[in-house]
Amino acid sequence: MGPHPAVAAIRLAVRRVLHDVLTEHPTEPAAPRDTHPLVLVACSGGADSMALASALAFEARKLPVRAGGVTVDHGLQDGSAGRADEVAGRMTSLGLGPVEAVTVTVGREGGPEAAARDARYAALDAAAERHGAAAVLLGHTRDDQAETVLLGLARGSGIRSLSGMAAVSGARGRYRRPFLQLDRQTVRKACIAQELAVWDDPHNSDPAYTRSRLRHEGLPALEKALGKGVVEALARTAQLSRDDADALDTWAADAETSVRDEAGALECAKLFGLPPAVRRRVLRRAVIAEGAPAGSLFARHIEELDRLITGWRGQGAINLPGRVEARRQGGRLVIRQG
Ligand SMILES: Nc1ncnc2c1ncn2[C@@H]1O[C@H](COP(=O)(O)OP(=O)(O)OP(=O)(O)O)[C@@H](O)[C@H]1O
Repeated sequence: MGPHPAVAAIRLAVRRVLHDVLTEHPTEPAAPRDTHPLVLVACSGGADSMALASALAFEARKLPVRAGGVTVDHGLQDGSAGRADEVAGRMTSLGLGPVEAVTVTVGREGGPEAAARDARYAALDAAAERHGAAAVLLGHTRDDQAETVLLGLARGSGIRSLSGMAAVSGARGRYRRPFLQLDRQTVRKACIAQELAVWDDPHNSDPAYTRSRLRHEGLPALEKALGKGVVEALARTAQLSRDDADALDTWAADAETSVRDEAGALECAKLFGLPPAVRRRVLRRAVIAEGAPAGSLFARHIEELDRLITGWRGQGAINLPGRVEARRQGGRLVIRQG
C-alpha cells in the first residue's frame, strides 16, 4: 500500500523543489556526500513546517542532497528555548542534519509580528550562509497566500503586495516554498497520517493578532458567503498580480533611463507622460538608487513625491527615508542624499 494521499502530495511538492535545486547545483550521486548541496528546512515545530521537515527527510534519502534544519527561538514566550531544543530534537529524529536551534533578539520596529519576522529571516539568512546551504524551505501554504492577499486588499495595497509570497525568493533565490500550491488541510492531514508531533503556536489562535482573526473568523466568513473556492481564487489573484507587477517593473526599469537627463535628474514632463503605475515605480527606483531602504519606503512617500512633480506642491523639497532628499528644480526632479 502506498502512502496516504496527503503524504504523497507533500512529498511530491518537496521532490519538485529538490529537483530544481539539483538542476541548479548538478551533483553526481557517486560524488562525496559533503559535496552534495545542502537544503535546510526552517521549522517552527508547527504542523506545516513539521510536515515539510518530514517530507524533506524522506525525499533527500533518495537524492544526492544533504538535508538539515533550523529552528528560531524568538525568546518571546516562556519556555521558548526548551521548545526550540525539542523541535531541533524532532528534526534530528527524522534523520535531518545538521540541525540548529538559533536564538534571536526581537526588536521593536514595525510592530511585534513584523519585528519577529525580520529577526527570523535575518537568523535564517545567517544560518544559510554559515552552512553554505543551497536552499532554505519554508512551510507557507496556499491558505497563507490567501490570507496575505486579503490583508493586502484590506490595506489598499498595490499589486506587488497583492502578489503575496513568491515560490522562490531571497538572496540568490535561497527561500523555497514547496507547499504554496497545497491547501493547509492537506498538509495537516499529512501530519496526522504520519503521527507527527506538532506544536500549536498560541499566537496562531490569539485574536489579538490580525492574521489570526483573519484565519479563524475572516476567511471562514468569506467561504461561508462565497463558497469554498475563495482560498484558491485569492491564490490565483496573487499569481496574476505577480505577473502584472513583474511586467510593470520591467517597464519602469526601461522608462527610468529615458526620463533621466545627462546630469541624472528626472525630467518632469517625461515623467508626467508615463502611466501613473509606471511613474510611481520609476520614482521608487530612483529613491532606492540613492540609498533609501526599500522596506522603509511606503506608498505615502511615493504619493508625496508624485505630487511634487505633478505640480500640487509646485517648487520645494521633501525628505525621504535613508536621508534622501527630492527637490523640484524647474522642470527637473533632483533626488539625492540630503
Ligand atoms: N520559529 C521559527 N523557526 C524556523 N522557521 C520558522 C519559524 N516560524 C516560522 N518559520 C517558517 O516560516 C513558515 C511560515 O510561518 P508562519 O508562522 O507564518 O506560518 P504557520 O502556518 O504558522 O507555519 P507552521 O505551521 O510551520 O508554524 C513556517 O512554515 C516555517 O517554515
